[in-house]
Amino acid sequence: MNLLAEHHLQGTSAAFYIPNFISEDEEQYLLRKIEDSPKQKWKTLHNRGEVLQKNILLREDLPAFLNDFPDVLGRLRFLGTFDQSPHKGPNHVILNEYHPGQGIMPHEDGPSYHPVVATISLGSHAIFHYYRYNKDKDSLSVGPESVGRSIDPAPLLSLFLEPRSVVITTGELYTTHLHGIDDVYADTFTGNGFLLLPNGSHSRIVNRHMIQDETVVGIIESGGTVKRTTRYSLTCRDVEKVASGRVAGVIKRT
Ligand SMILES: O=C(O)CCC(=O)C(=O)O
Ligand SMILES: [Fe+2]
Repeated sequence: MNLLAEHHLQGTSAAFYIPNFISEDEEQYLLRKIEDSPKQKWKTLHNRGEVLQKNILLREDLPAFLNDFPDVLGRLRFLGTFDQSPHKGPNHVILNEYHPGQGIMPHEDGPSYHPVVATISLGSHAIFHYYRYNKDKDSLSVGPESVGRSIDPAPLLSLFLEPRSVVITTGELYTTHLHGIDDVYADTFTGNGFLLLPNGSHSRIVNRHMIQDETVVGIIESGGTVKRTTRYSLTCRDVEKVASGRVAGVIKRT
């Protein structure tokens, strides 16, 4: 992971943030390809009774636009991100769509993936939170990891994901923590890197010194609001066993 060293997020065991992983031209191209993707492959997910996001599992025959131009998957392999993974590179990509006001509740990605995930943002920023479980007696109980365990509502880490960036999560942030995105229309900052959370508390943006967009840096440091627009994310993983079946089935969330 040497190439990743300069992108390491301080204070984390194993998270990396790379701004401008995708160029602006490449982003425009990918957004066009995504908008052209067959609508019947999209699955709408419901959470808390509301529609939170739509997603599609791009499995097996990964679309050429992820290998040809721009060679997103090759770039991830080159970073060394997936050197320890069974196929030495991602073989599984989920495309998520978030309109303003949509997010994804704190969750774990689970053990069916090698514990490395690379998430590319296109079109809009988002704030990505990592959470931990409360250390209560339940955490000592045997049984499926997340059953009955309460989550500490204060994010352990909060990252500002710029459009065209990639965030890479490995290690215990992957295996024992959760991640999520608040379902808000805009993100409000109160200065000195602090984000105002929906519950009124604050969380500091850990990657604020790595952010490239000067306007955003100004808002994060001095206070203000950044509106969300439609965001697409490409979540790239190595699945140890790819399920057989038809190309590009839809993912089922647990
Ligand atoms: O869209 C994102 O940035 C996160 C998606 C995610 O966590 C997932 O699909 O498991
Ligand atoms: Fe996830």
